[in-house]
Amino acid sequence: MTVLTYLTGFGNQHSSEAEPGALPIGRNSPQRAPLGLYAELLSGSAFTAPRADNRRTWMYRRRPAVVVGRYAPLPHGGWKSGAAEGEAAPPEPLRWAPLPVDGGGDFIDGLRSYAVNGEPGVQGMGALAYVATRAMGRRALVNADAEMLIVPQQGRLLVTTELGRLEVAPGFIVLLPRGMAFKVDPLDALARGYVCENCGAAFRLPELGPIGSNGLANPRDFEAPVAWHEPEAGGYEIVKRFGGRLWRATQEHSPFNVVAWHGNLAPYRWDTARFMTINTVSFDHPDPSIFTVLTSPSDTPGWANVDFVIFPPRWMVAEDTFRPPWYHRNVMSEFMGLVTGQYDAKPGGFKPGGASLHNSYVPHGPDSEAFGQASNAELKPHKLDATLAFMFETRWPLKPTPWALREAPLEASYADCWQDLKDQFQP
Ligand SMILES: O=C(O)Cc1cc(O)ccc1O
Ligand SMILES: [Fe+2]
Repeated sequence: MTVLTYLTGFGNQHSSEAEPGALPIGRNSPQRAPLGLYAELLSGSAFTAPRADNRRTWMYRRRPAVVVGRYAPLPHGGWKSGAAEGEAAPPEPLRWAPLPVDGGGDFIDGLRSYAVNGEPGVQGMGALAYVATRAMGRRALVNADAEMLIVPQQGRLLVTTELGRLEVAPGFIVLLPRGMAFKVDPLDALARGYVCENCGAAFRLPELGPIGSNGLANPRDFEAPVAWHEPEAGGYEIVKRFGGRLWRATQEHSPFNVVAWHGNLAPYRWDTARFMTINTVSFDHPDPSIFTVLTSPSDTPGWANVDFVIFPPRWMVAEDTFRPPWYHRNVMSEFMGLVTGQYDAKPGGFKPGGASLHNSYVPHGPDSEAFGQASNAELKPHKLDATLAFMFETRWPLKPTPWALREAPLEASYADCWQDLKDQFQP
C-alpha cells in the first residue's frame, strides 16, 4: 500500500486538499464551492462552546452526507450501550481471558461489549472488544452516539475516515470523532483489540498543572490524516449507531468522498511510545492519574466521564517503597486491558488480549505472587520493559453485559489470586 502522510497536532486547525484548489480561501461557504464540490460542516461541540473546547470541520465533498437511503434496524447481538443494557453484577473483581481470534467477521460484526454505563449519546461509556478477520469492503460505520477510541492489541489496521486514512499497529491508538464515517480493515490475517465508546464530552489532553507545559502525551505527536477520496465508483452500506441501536441504509456512492477539508475536529492516531512518562524519583507509588493520555470530563470538575490511562514501559526507582499498585478501593470504576507484556500487579494472571473490571469500591491490587515478589525485591533501579497495559476509568459504575457474564471467557477463579495473602502481623 502507499505510504500515508499525516498532519500533526492535537486540536490544531488543520487543512488538507487532495486536489489543488479544492479548498475555498477566505470563506467557508462560497456561493459555489470550488471544483463543483459541496460544502458540509461537522460539529464536535455546540456552536457556542468555549473557544478552547470548540471543535468543527468543514468538508468539501462530491456529495453531501444527506444523500443516503432510508434506515432500517440492523440486528447486532454483541454491541450494547448504556447502563440499561448492562446486568447487575456481584461487587467482585471480574477478569476475562483473551478472546479467540476467529469468527470470520469484519470490525462491526466482531464488536462485543464487556461493560456499559451512562446513556447512549448523552454520557458514560462502553468498553468493547473487537475481532476482525476481514475488511469492511463497501460498508462504513457512523457512530452518532459516541466518539470511538480504538486500542489495537493484535494486527495492523487501515482506518479509512471521511477526512482520510490512518494506518496503525498495536502500540498505537486511534481516535474517531463522533458522527464521522469510518471503516476499520485488518492489514494482517487477523486483528483484535479494544474500543472505548465515549458518549460524553470529547476526549482531550489533560491539564498538566505543576508538570508544566510539556509532558505526558504531547499534542504534536497526534497525527491526523490528509484528504483522500475513494476512486472506485459504486454503492455503500452505511451502518449507523444511533440511540443505542444499529441501523443500516444504502447509498450509491462512497462516503469517503471528501476532496478537501479544514478544521480542528479530526481523527487521530497516536503512538503510545511517544508518551513522556512521569513517575516518582523518591518514594511511594503515585496515583495512576500521572498516566492519563486523554480525558473526557464530566460536569463535575475532576470526575472524568472517562479517562484513558496507559501503563507504558518505565523505570521503577522508588526507595523504601512497595512498587506495584497499592491495595485500593476506588470510587471510580476501572476497566483494564493488556496490549503486550506483563502488568506489574498481576505478572502471571493477566494475559495480553484479556480484560478486567474492578468496579466502584471493589477491592483490588497486586495478586499474592506480585505481593510476595515486590515485598522482598532488592530495590535497585528496574525497567518495566516491553509492556503496555491501559485503563478506561469512569466515574459511573460499569455494568457487565450478558455476553461478558455468560459467553465471554470469564475467569471464574480470578478472585482466588488474593486468597493466599496471609495475616502476617507480628506484634
Ligand atoms: O488497579 C489497577 O491495577 C490500576 C491502578 C494502577 C495504579 O498504579 C494505581 C491505581 C490503580 O487503580
Ligand atoms: Fe485500581
